[in-house]
Amino acid sequence: MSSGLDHIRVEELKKRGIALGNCPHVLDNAVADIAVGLLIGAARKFKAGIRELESGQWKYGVQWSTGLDIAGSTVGIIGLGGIGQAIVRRLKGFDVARFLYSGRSDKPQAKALGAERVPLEHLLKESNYVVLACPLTNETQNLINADTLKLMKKNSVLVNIGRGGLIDQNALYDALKGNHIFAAGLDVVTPEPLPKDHPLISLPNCFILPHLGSATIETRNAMASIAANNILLALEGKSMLFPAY
Ligand SMILES: O=C(O)C(=O)CO
Repeated sequence: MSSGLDHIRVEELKKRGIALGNCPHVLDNAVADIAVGLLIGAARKFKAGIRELESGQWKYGVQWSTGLDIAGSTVGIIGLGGIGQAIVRRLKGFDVARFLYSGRSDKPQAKALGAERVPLEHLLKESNYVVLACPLTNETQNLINADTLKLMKKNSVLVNIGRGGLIDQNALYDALKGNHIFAAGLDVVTPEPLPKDHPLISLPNCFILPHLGSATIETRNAMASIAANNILLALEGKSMLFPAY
């Protein structure tokens, strides 16, 4: 019951003739909702605010509460697949000025969405919000590292709904701690579950959720239905709804 395949040794299954199916696309909307939630939560300091509230420190008019606008911003999506596209559709309602994307190929849907394909470096330099919505592969492992974080704007926000392994978390910690970037919103981390004394959890500008991307009743039911059908079809010797290879 997952869309991502990074936790499975696909080549080994292929070699052994073991069928593999996954559940893509039905989770695009639910994951995109979480991406927007993280983007707002990180930009508007939800975590620092909740800490102030819970510790009885709530004061009016203090500078710590000042966040960032979304209207007028440039949003860069790394990976304009089904989830990336659903994120752009949602953020259009927030008056974003410009959408950029980077990825392996041109997406025919990009034109209608008003998203421009640019090289990764360009996207990182130009974006106020950088959203990771790509799978974890050998190519994308640690895509966000000390060097690529340096390219990001000082007041930028990084959101990750892909996989924890897309980010070098030590480098992210340094960038957040040194306020080189403004904040991060992460639904995925390494490892999962993240131990409660992990340094990223201590940072007020690192807003983390425990991998809630696909966790809605409707989406999980739809994923279960696809998984069950995949199994039944495979047992009958037919092609699965979503064969993974
Ligand atoms: O299905 C997956 O791959 C997910 O990460 C769901 O959140």
